[in-house]
Amino acid sequence: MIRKLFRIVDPDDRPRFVRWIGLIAAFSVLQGICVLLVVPVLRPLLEGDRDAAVPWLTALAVATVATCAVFYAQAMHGQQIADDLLLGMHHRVGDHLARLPLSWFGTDRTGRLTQSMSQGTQNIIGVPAHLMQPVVSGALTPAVVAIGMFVFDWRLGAALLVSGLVLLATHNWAQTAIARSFGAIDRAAVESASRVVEFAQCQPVLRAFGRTGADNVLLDDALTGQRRAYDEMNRNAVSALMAFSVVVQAAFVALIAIGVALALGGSLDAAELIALLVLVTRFVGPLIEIVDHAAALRMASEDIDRIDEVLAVEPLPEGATVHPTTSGGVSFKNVAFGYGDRQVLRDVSFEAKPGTLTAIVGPSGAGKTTLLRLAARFWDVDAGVVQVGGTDVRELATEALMNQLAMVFQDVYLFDDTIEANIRLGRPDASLDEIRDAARLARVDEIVDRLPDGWNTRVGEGGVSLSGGERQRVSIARALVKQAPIVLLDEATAALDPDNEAAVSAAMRALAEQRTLLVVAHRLPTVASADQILVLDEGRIVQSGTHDELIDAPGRYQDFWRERERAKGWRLTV
Ligand SMILES: Nc1ncnc2c1ncn2[C@@H]1O[C@H](COP(=O)(O)OP(=O)(O)OP(=O)(O)O)[C@@H](O)[C@H]1O
Repeated sequence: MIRKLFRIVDPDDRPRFVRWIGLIAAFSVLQGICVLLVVPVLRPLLEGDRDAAVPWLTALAVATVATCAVFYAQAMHGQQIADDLLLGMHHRVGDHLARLPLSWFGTDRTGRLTQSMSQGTQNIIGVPAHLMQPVVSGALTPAVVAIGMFVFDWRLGAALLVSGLVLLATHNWAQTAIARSFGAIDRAAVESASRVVEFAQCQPVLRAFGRTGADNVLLDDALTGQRRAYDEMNRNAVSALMAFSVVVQAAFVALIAIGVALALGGSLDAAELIALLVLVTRFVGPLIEIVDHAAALRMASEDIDRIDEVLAVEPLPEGATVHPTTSGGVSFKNVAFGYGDRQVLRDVSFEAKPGTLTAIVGPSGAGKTTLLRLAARFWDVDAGVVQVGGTDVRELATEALMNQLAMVFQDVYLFDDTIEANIRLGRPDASLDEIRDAARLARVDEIVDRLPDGWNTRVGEGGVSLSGGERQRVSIARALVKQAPIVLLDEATAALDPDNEAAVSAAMRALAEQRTLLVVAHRLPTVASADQILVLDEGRIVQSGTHDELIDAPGRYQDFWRERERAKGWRLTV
């Protein structure tokens, strides 16, 4: 456990960690010495020789003061380590998550992560804060007492040593019995956390279909499973701990019996017998404390393993190129990509020249959104090359790549903050004028005029107080304010009302000025105005060209266009 904890402590904090362990060891030894000093103190006192007891009493007083001082120092160190550890773990895991491929995230992982970063981190910081000391002292202090006892009476020393070993063996057995349930508890806790996250995220869907909390079978099953796992552990724990308590009491009685037998036989004097009684009580107490804390220690140890697992996931390798060769172009060369074994893109090649609009169309599931994600290096391709600004995205440093790109995705997420703050996310150092300009171009100012507190209105978690079209306009304003040369845009599939439709068109026109746009297009005006249309089907580009070139040729594009026109009841002349 000490080794595991040492590994996750910030390297700068390690000298303090080593000092802290040293202080705990010193405290445990001093505590054992205080207990042992009772023998030489009592012996002269019981014989009526007060003067002979004075040096030993002084030694006991000094040892007691030193014990208290060391205890205080180790407690302060432990608390400081716990505080830094909490902050450090959140930072390290947060930084690491930001570099992981998105394929790593899923409901199961999100639930596990939620569990690890909330309850898990609390369990871990409990170790330096209050668990480590009683556990280390629980083993070390009795060992010091047993060894020290050899100095006074080897028979009692041997008896203490044997009892200590028997108790330790029983303790290990009890822990193994309890630990058997830990795997089940862990799995059940992760399942529950995942289901709670899913339940919260899917509220709109659940409510739309009238499935409120009372009849959520998956969540109910997960919670019931968790309760069963805890019941099972409690059953195991009660039997194991009872067995251990019986052995502790038996050892206690046996030690007293040995002492009394030796005293009755005349080979142990009264002082030693009384001292033995004190020692046995002080010997057994810390051992019982170990058991009290060992289960919590074990849980913390498994929580550290889980955080280690997250930190061990390989992040996408970071590129070294800080400046792309050129600015504003995107090209795919023979790109193949799949999610796991499932091939999604095959032999995709195209070039989007700087300042042009490329519309990507095709049936649902053709791989359109995936193509945009690869341009932003959410994943690395399986074969071929994706270039942004003339440089392979794998060679670009993340910051350099992100400086080239702005993204407007369908599932626009707005933070529960003001519209201004949400737009500012595009470029934190943007001036107020720049934000207002971007808002005007994306026609977000019209939304703001309607809101009760204008620019100061908070938009609710995820932007719930805005419509889909409005959220996309805020997101376009974000992209405008970022002033990146390339914009990746996944148009909302939901039909927009005429007002929003006109506003989004205006926002797109503003965006298209002097920028390279790669758009997964659903709206016919976007497709018709594109410099290049890529028709994607089952992961391949089956047609490409302008609207005029493609519309008269029989094929996927013509079908797509006619279908859309029929669906919208539109007739568009371009
Ligand atoms: N994170 C993911 N993990 C596994 N499979 C995925 C993931 N994202 C998408 N897919 C699968 O990859 C295929 C292509 O998905 P993609 O979202 O790129 O298609 P699309 O053409 O944009 O579809 P739509 O128009 O419906 O949004 C689909 O079959 C989809 O189920």
